[in-house]
Formats: sequence, structure tokens, C-alpha cells
Amino acid sequence: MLVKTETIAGKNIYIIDNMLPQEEVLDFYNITCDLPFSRKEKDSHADEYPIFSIDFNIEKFETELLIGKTARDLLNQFIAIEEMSLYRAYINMCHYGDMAYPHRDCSVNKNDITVLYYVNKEWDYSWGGETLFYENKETKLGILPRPGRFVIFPGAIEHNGSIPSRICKSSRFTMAIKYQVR
Ligand SMILES: O=C(O)CCC(=O)C(=O)O
Ligand SMILES: [Fe+2]
Repeated sequence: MLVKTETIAGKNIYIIDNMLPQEEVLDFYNITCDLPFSRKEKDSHADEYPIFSIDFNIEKFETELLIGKTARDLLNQFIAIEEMSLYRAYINMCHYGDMAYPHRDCSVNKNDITVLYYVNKEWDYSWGGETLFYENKETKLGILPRPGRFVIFPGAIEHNGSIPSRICKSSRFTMAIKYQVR
């Protein structure tokens, strides 16, 4: 496990690599490619260009899926708040030409946490598609969708899952795992 910590507006963002064995990353990518996505994921109510997503059953997510268990372990390790409950887990799928908007996953006064898992089996930096984090409408941090990478961040930080560049022939898949204080 390799951890890098960044801070935006006094809040920590943890970037965690090498958590899962390579074959788990590959297996989960292959499973993801065959899932029945639908185009319904909006960054806000005003979003006229929804991207594809698919939701997971949150009842089984933390017990039956390795990604779910790992996300919970990381949450326990990095976030001090004890009583956090999972309220949504889903995979985003986007492609060159799609649209994504800066947004927050919860209101600024809330302590929700989002764990992102980058599902792709390969990613070249020239493909773009970074998750961007903002402070006062300035870009502070860009995180590349490196295969198998996890990112833990406070949902109140404004961010954007940016769309890959034209040379990226793959779908960009990110799993978003969202927790709120109970
Ligand atoms: O795909 C990403 O990098 C970010 C996804 C996201 O912000 C979300 O699902 O709320
Ligand atoms: Fe988000």
C-alpha cells in the first residue's frame, strides 16, 4: 500500500495505490465491462448531459464485494469519525465527448466521505480524465485514474470527474462509494 496525503481548505484527501492484487483489478475491470449501465447519472439537477452509471446493492456491498470491504477498511483506517454508513455505491462510465460538471457530493456543512476506486485496467496520463479538486473555483489537485487506485475525500470539497481526451479509446470507469455520518 502506498499513501499520499493532500490538503485542500484544511481537509485531507488520501490517494492510495497498490491496495489490491493485480488480478483483482483485472477481474473487477472485466466484470464492470459487462454490466448493464444506463445513462442517468447527473452532477446536478440542471445537468442536461447525464453519463452512464450502475448502482450496487448497498446491503451486500461491504460484505460480499472485495472493493466494498476494502473501502470500509480504508475508511476505518483514515477517517476518525466512527459511525459512518454507506448510502450509495455505483460505477460511473464516461467517454470522450461526454460532459461532467464541478460538484460537491454533500452540502458544505456536512461531513460525508466519498471513496473513489479507479476501475480501468490501464490508463495513460495523456488520456486525461483526472478527478479535479477545487478551492474557491481554482483547480488545486488533479488525480489520474490509475488502475486500482483509491481516493478518500470529504464529499463537501468541490470536485469533477473529468472526461477523457479524444485519444482515449476506453470507457473511463470510476466506482463512487459514499458514506454519511450516522
Ligand atoms: O469519476 C470521478 O472522478 C468522480 C466521480 C464523482 O464525483 C461522483 O460520482 O460523485
Ligand atoms: Fe462526486
